[in-house]
Parts: sequence; structure tokens; C-alpha cells
Amino acid sequence: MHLTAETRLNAILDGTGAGTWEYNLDTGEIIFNERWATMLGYTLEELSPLSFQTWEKLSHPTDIESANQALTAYLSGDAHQFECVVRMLHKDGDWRYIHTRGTLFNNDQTAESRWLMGTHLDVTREKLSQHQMEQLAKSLPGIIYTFVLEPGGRYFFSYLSEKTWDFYGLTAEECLDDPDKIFNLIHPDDLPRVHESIAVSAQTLDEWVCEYRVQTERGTYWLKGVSRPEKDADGRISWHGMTINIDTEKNLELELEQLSITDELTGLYNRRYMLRKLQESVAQGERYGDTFSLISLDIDFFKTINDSYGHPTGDAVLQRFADIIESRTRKSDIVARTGGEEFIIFMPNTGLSEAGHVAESLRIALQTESFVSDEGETFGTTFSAGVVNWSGAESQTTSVRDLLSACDQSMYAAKRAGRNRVVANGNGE
Ligand SMILES: Nc1nc2c(ncn2[C@@H]2O[C@H](COP(=O)(O)OP(=O)(O)OP(=O)(O)O)[C@@H](O)[C@H]2O)c(=O)[nH]1
Repeated sequence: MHLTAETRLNAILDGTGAGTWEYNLDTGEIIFNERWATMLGYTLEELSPLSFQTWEKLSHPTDIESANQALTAYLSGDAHQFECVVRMLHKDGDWRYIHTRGTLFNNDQTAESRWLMGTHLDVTREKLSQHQMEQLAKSLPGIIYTFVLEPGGRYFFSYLSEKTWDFYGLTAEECLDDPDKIFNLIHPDDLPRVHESIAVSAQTLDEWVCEYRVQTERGTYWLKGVSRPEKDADGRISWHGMTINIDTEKNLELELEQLSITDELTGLYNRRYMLRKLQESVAQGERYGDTFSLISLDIDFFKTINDSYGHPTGDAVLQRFADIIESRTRKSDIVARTGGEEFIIFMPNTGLSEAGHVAESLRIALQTESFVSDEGETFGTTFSAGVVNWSGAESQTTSVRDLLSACDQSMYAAKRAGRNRVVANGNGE
């Protein structure tokens, strides 16, 4: 069967559900197809005689205004196409959103009559779901978004809800145009982690979860992103998810974590943190061949200080000793009070002899320090210390417990040898 071009065109239009319109800008003549009338619940006959006013009467006054503006922009060459969405009144009394598109048809032979031709498509359902989506997005506590990563590495947001403004002080539109506006706000210390976690999620297609700080004009605060990746046939990955503000919870969590690893009296780290650090360092050292030294220090006859001058004076001695250690160790060293009058210094990338020297300088510092009790009595004190070194390169599989025990053994050896001394690796000095 031979199909004429017109039959084929009509079949296509039927398939799309589009109404067609043709409007002669010079004579005012107007033509609509039957589908155009059906879209609004009428037959063409019911709406006859057809004129520009037929369209005008059925259209929402506000939208007529914007349609006219869109037409003027198109006819003056400012817009590439005549395009707008106009609410039109359906026979059932409801407004329908009609997506209107049109182009100017210039036929040389009839150059004096300019026909504007186009389609009307009912997009009410899309408009309503868009509206529902916007309402939903407004009621959610965070930004909802879709982030896209193309195989070539280009990335962008294909959707960002309005809350982008509340979180970043940037409009969704400007971030859709330039995703780096958001990435540039991420704290420099957190940015590599954010990139890394996106790369991992792209690789594994596992859920992306990341906590990071942003620095905006409103201050620095913690955000959390959670999104699920989806890869299409072209290798493009889209993450659909949400960003929430976790600043209060995160700061509380960090504060609690800090408290849980801090010794209240001296402000140094506590035993728990030292053990964790040692476990991490031994594991890492075994892999990368790192080395570190440990100094275990125990104040001599501390019980006598408490007994003679009172507990508060004992506390003051511990605090002063903590200050002395901190002022004579490096920032990279970790100092902990691991028991009543016991302290441990962890010194990364430090050999035995260097650590021994630090211990010795501390010994002299404490020995020369003079303390005053609440009653005004002056007294001094000393400590005994053990030093050990651990080297991953020698691939010893000493456990942290064994290591601490070896350090304590050296410290006990110092006590036995008369106190106020440093013993390195079990050898008396
Ligand atoms: N002031 C004060 N004393 C504490 C604290 N924690 C533990 N102690 C005391 O520290 C003392 C430790 O005494 P011992 O373990 O007998 O050791 P020492 O008297 O230092 O003797 P050597 O270690 O053998 O030199 C005990 O009296 C504890 O009550 C604290 O936080 N503050």
C-alpha cells in the first residue's frame, strides 16, 4: 500500500497526540486539526467558527501575555523557536498545560503571507509530576540531586532541588551550569576524599556515602551526601541522592570522640587512643616498613607525693609533667597518660638512640623542676623510663601487647636500677 506524505504525517501526529495549528500572521486566518480540539474535550465543529479569539478565549490570561512575549522574541530573532507553555481551559472545566511550539513557514511564492505553524502538546501530567517533585523536594530536609559522570570524565548535575540555595548560597540553576561552583566550596582537606569516594562508587557501583565540610559565606559546616549510582549502556553513571546538613550531629560526634580519647586531668591522649594508634602503626609499619620508638615513663615514688602533700598537689605535678613532655616532643609525637602516674610517648620515624636522648632530656627537665605544695613546701620529683624501638622493615610480628610489655620491662629495669634513669631496650644507661 502506498502511503502519501500527508497520511504518514497525520499518522505520526496521531502517535504523538499533538494538536496542530497554523496561523497566518498577515490575514489572521487560523487552522487547527481535529486532535487540537479533542485535546480540550471538544470537536472542531463545536468550536467553529475558528479564529484567533478561539484560542484566546480558551487560554489563561496570564499565559496569553507570556505567549505574546515569546512570539515577539521569536519574530524579532531573539529566540530560536517560538515555544511556551499555556494553560488552556478543558471542556471539563480544568486547566490543561499545553506545550506550544511553532516556526515561521516561508514559502517564496506566497512571501506576502507569513504562516506560523506548530504543535500543541498536553503536558499536564508532566507538569503535575514536576510540581509534585518540587513540593516533595521542598519538604525534604536536604538537597535532592542527580549527578552525572560521563565516560570521558565530564561531570555535571542534571537536577538539583531548590534547597541548593539554603546549603551553599548558590542557586540550583547556576550549579546546574557549573558543578565546580559546589566542588569549590568543599574544604580542601576533604576534597580529595570526596573525589576518591566518587571514583570508588563509580568503580563498584556501590552507594556513595560521604561526610565533608563546606566553606561558604555563612561559615564552615558538615554535610553528608548519600546517593545510589546507576550506569547506562553508554557507560554514563548517574547518582540519584540527597545531601543533608549534619553539622550539629557531626560536631557532637567529634566532641565525644575527642573526649573518649583524652585524659581529663592533663589534656593528653589516654590509654585507649595510644593503643589504637599503636595498632594502626604496627599494621601500617608491617606494610610499609616504617619505624617508631616508644618511651614509657613512670614518676618515682609518686605515692609519697600524694601522701605528703595531698592529692591535689599530686594532680598539679601530673599536669606540670604533661606540659614538660609536650613542650619537649614534636607535634608528630603522640603523648598519652596511660595510667595514674604513667605516660607513654609514641615517636614515629624515630630510632632508639634519638628516642633515648629525648627521654634523657625529659629526665633532666623533670629533675630540675621544683614544685610547691598547697602548704608552700617546695619539693622535686623524678621519673624512670624505658625505651623500645619497632621497625616494620625487620618484619617482626610483635603484637602491641608484647611491645608495651617490653617497654614496661625496660622501665621496671630503670626502677630496679635505682630510679631517675632511662633504660633503652633492656640495656641500662
Ligand atoms: N594525685 C593523683 N594521684 C594518682 C592519680 N592516679 C593514680 N595516683 C596515685 O599514684 C600512686 C602510684 O603509686 P605506686 O604505683 O605505688 O608507685 P610510686 O609511688 O610512684 O612508686 P614507683 O612507681 O615504684 O616509683 C598511687 O598512690 C595512686 O593513688 C591521679 O590521677 N592523681
